[in-house]
Amino acid sequence: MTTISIFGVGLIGGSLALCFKGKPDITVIGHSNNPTSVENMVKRRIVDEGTTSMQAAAEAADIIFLCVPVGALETYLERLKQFSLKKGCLITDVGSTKLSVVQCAEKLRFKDAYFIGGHPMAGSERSGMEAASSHLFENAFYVLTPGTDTPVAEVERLAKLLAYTQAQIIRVDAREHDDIVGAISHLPHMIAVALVNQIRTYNESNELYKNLAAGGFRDITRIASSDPFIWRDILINNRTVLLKLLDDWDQQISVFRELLEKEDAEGIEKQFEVAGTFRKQVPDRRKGMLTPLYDIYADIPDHPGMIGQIATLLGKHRLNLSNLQIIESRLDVPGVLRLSFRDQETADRASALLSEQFSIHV
Ligand SMILES: NC(=O)c1ccc[n+]([C@@H]2O[C@H](COP(=O)([O-])OP(=O)(O)OC[C@H]3O[C@@H](n4cnc5c(N)ncnc54)[C@H](O)[C@@H]3O)[C@@H](O)[C@H]2O)c1
Ligand SMILES: O=C(O)C(=O)C[C@]1(C(=O)O)C=C[C@@H](O)C=C1
Repeated sequence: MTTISIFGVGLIGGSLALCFKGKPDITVIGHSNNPTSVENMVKRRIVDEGTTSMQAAAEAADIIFLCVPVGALETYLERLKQFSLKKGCLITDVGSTKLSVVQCAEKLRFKDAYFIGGHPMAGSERSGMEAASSHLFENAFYVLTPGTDTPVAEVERLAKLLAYTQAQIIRVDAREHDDIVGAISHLPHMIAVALVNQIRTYNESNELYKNLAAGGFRDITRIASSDPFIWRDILINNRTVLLKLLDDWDQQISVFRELLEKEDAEGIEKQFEVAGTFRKQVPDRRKGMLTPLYDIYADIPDHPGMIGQIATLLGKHRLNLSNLQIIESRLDVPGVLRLSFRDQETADRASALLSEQFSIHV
């Protein structure tokens, strides 16, 4: 029997618990200092057992997941060091930054226990155990940052357990992780928040800003709704990297400023072209799909019954639709429909059929 103890049963801790719970020979224990949270995690069947005793959860565990905010990770490691952990206990975390926690674990020198840094590259702007889902990590990368002296067998033991998340495990150096994740996750969160706050101040004198905000604004700002406490810790922890990234950001924005000042139409086109080409190469790792999907985008007139007609037509031609999403739909403006198929051939046939039958631009 493997006992997994999870400290911090929120969005990420709760999602991991749901991935492991009910699997053969696994018991999941959830810890919180708050008795009501312990009651809730058991009542919601996120964990098998819950406790407010950090020592009880730690000493019962074969594997420990620290799923608390980045700013609390070092304190949790220091407390674990004071307990009599099981021999061979594996400790890992899910923090969005890796260097500081890895260095802290190295300094603590656990006896008969191993620490391997971890970071699932999946999440949400929501937080708390209510937002947890067993599908959260499907298809995502799950970064592990073992130290040079971590036994390979321990990394494999953790990777084997993480197979239940259906994520793809990747090993990355902790410093490199913080550089890269700073750029692709932490910087975008700061930009989203700054942008929303800029518009918020305009909106104070004219509510039309908020009311006219549509797909573009929503797409780039979803993550501005992320948890303030979680993000305060991440940004402060990775501040050295982020300050350098902000210098580069200033430079990118000043390129636009210059293009506008010079009315350089070609230069602006070029910016969109190169960005679009790179953006297309970024893999779409939507959760809940185990094989890649092939998408087509259709401009559809926004009138009742159109989606039904499209689905019926595809069905009649035995073109199996795997997913369907309305990207934007407003009165008098064409909606964009994303249709996803299991293979390129089906996507191409659907595309040809829709253009032919409905004169839809695909
Ligand atoms: N949210 C994401 O998208 C995401 C993705 C990957 C990794 N992470 C990382 O996962 C960890 C948990 O984030 P989350 O999104 O699950 O947050 P969350 O707020 O949903 O969960 C955090 C949990 O930690 C508990 N906690 C324990 N000690 C705490 C303390 N000292 N201060 C505050 N809360 C404490 C909270 O009660 C809560 O249950 C963070 O380290 C975060 O960087 C988050
Ligand atoms: O999808 C989101 O809402 C996220 O914020 C997920 C996201 C990200 O920036 O991609 C956020 C923090 C994590 O540490 C990893 C993933």
